[in-house]
Amino acid sequence: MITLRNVSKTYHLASSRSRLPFVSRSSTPARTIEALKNVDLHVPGGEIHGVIGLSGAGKSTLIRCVNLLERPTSGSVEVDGQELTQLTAAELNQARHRIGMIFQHFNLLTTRNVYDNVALPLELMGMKRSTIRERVLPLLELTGLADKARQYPAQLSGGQKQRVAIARALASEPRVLLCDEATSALDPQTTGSILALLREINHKLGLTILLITHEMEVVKSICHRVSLISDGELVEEAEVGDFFTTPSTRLGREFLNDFLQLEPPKALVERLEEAPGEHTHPVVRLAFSGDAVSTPLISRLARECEVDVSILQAKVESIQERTLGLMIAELLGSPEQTRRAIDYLETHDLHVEVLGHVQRDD
Ligand SMILES: Nc1ncnc2c1ncn2[C@@H]1O[C@H](COP(=O)(O)OP(=O)(O)OP(=O)(O)O)[C@@H](O)[C@H]1O
Repeated sequence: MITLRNVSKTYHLASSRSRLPFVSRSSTPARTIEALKNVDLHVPGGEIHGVIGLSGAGKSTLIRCVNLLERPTSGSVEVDGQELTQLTAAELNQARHRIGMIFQHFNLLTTRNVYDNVALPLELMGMKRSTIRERVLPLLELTGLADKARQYPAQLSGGQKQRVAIARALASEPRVLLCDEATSALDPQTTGSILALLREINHKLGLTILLITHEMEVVKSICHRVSLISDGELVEEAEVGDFFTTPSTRLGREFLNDFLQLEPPKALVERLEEAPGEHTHPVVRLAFSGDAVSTPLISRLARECEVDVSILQAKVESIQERTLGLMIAELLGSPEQTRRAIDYLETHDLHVEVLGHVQRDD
């Protein structure tokens, strides 16, 4: 449904000279910012795809390139089978009816009531009043705003305003909905209700959703797949359950650890050595899902490999339909025993990451 091929976006900042008297005539040199670098992304129809990254990573630029609010410097943008970069202005305008968008700060017209805000795109398309009514009323029902039709944005809560924005985005019956940090201005409970609405829309209307966020909670709650963006590049893409168990990049692991708050104790981190020594034992991070969560693996491990396991942190998380277990533990035993223990865990479908080695106290 959405395919970006080799998309790059470079901003050119002109040099600036100080105009103030007595200030030296030094100037800021012209600069270029590579906000996106050769981005390839494919989002199939019906998928909810999240793009997560730190501030300044390029998320907004990326999502704005999908409907050409930002025109890529190079590369191609295909939405619903149409290559957007090749369209005339009039054709692009038509194509944008199939791409709805919602924003962090809702962007409602304050002088129009709820009904008229939702009706606006249809008025701009030149539709008859009766057809507009037939479209708008079911959308107000769908978004839970049927009793708010005559109210103005100033009379609504943040969550209600975002519902109006969603209804307005759906008015032109788009195939794709772009969500630009749509829940970042909302409290956790309202965020939950807006995410539930997006999930419902995805399910009921088969709408493809591309969202950008800096919150793992959003990805966890509704995304099927996730891409991680760093410094303008997509560095990792995975199914959400896999991303939460076994992120493949350091940045992915940092996002996950921040979210789970699953770090070894600070005092231990200070003692961690990268390479094993003669009198060290490994500290491991274990991630497991499916049957492994309910299997008494740790006690079996202790029995079969003759190691002691000191659990430093542990957590069980539900990621949509999957249950994930995560643990940080020290494996206590001889080098041979701890090596066998790691092999044992890996053969039982646990993802094992050795975080480092600490000196044995004994
Ligand atoms: N119109 C612009 N002109 C110049 N530079 C820009 C412009 N828009 C974005 N940038 C730069 O491009 C880079 C990516 O910005 P972008 O807004 O896409 O990041 P982001 O991940 O959405 O950040 P945030 O989460 O803080 O909104 C940043 O270095 C930013 O300063």
